[in-house]
Amino acid sequence: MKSLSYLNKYLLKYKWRLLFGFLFIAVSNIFGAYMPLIVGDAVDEMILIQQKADTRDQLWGIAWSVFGLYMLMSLGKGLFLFFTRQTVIVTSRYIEYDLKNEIYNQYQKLTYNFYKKNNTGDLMNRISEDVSRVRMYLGPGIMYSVNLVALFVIVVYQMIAINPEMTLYVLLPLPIMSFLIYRVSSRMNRESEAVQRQQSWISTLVQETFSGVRVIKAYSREKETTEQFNTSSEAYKNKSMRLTLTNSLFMPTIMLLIGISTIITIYIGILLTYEGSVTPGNIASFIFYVNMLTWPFASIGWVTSLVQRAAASQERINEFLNEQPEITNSNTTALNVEGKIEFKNVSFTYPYSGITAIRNVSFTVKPGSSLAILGKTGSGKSTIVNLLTRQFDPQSGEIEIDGQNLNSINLEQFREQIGVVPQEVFLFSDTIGNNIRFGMGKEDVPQETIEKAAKAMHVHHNIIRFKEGYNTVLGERGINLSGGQKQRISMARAIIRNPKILVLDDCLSAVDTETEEIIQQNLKSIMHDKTSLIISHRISSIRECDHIIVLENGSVIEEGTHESLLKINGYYTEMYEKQLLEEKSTTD
Ligand SMILES: Nc1ncnc2c1ncn2[C@@H]1O[C@H](COP(=O)(O)OP(=O)(O)OP(=O)(O)O)[C@@H](O)[C@H]1O
Repeated sequence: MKSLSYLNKYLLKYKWRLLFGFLFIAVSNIFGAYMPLIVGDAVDEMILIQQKADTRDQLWGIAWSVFGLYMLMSLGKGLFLFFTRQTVIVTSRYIEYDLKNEIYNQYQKLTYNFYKKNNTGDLMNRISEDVSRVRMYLGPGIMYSVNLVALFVIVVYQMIAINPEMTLYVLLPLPIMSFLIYRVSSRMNRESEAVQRQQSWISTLVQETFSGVRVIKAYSREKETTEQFNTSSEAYKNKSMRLTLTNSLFMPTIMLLIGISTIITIYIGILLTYEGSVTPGNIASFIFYVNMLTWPFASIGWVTSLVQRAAASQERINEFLNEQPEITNSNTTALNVEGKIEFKNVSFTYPYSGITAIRNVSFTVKPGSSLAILGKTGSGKSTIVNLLTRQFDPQSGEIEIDGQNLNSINLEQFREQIGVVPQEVFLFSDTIGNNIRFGMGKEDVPQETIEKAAKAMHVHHNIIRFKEGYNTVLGERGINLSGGQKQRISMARAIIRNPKILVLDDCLSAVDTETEEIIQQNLKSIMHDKTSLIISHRISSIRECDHIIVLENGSVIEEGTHESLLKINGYYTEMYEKQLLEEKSTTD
């Protein structure tokens, strides 16, 4: 329950709206509490009149006055019930909106490690399902609890005024009813969670089947996949059946308990009428009052299990909200990147795998020059990019940008001035134009600028071949691009921002050598006064770089220019010769 105290700041934010809501609850209950009195008084008056001779007109008179008064009270109660929902329930919706935004902002602040630790389903659940459960506490939970208190005070006050003894007997079964409803609703919640879990499992299964449909078909595994789906579906059906059975018990339990309370009221009422301490009209009023109290009492059980669920959900939400981002932007002073990069004895071990990806790596890239990183797969090349973009901080050594430690400069502005093309291309399910425009952030980018970037990356001629050109939608239900086209669009996204430092992480691997050459020529003129860091397996892509480092198992084993490295006659030369041979055999 302690976890829910996190929401107090929001309750305080909307305190006036809530206080008005509570006032409206009280007023609507005052109107409601008069209704049984009107009926009770009318019953007593009718009995009195019936004992006289000419009663017809008088009975009609009472009927009309009951009708008028009852309507008035109903309207008053209804109107204030409307105001209650417009304040309390609306507040819960406002808080739901605020909380979702807070969680989403926190997600944006958290670093790569956090995303590695938690799966996407979990992240989605906490911002959607968990927030919805918390809202049930903030809306219906609070509303029904306040309503119960207000109704109890007002109604019990009226009942005691009529007959304290009868009040005591009539109220006795209500706590038992709350307990029974609590048990039924707890069971309902447990079962509905099991159904939801099974549903998410089916969704994951189906989604994977759709994404991997080509692999499934290629390996002829349709039968197994269908069987797996059928088993999960069967489990879902059984869980749903159990939930339906419990759901069916909910209303009959309430009806039975209301019935029992009404019978007790009539029985006790008749006994007390013999004694002369209550009138038939009082019994009628009590029957109304008992019916008015039963649902709010039943709701105690329902609200209790609802609050328990909300507390568990809020605890999960708090776990993420309390997570401290490992990388923070400590400096907000303006930054103008010149482009000098320096790694000084940098070592880094990935926190979860414990793999030491780079060891004592040192290099310097002067502003406006280019550095290439070459090495076998898993040698630590992408790790250098991860460290340069501050996805992680190294455990030892220093990374400097223009002579300042990377940890101490304005990270946001630094990232704004570099262009990174990651190894794994990611394009959004949006138009091609918007995917390239993404590199410029919120700015309004003219179409010519987008086309210029696409032309430089030699992909414009591919784009205009699509019917919708730059407005072609990619991804789900959109067009799929070839690997090379995706890479070039992703590069256009990086160069459109005119970066001071350009980082290309093996992003031309799916492009043929002829196209690669054209792109390189274009890059040369775009980046002539800027710094570039190029990672590649192909020596043809990097031979013209000002400096080349060769990595093996995270350490620099060779470095120099293309010519000086060939003179060493080591790993670089070996790779070069191998690639020359491969090239020759494909051209022969
Ligand atoms: N996020 C991560 N968490 C844990 N270990 C990682 C992570 N990323 C990489 N590694 C490990 O660090 C080592 C270096 O990986 P890195 O991606 O830097 O290599 P690379 O030289 O870029 O390889 P490739 O050429 O195949 O892209 C590898 O052993 C890899 O398994």
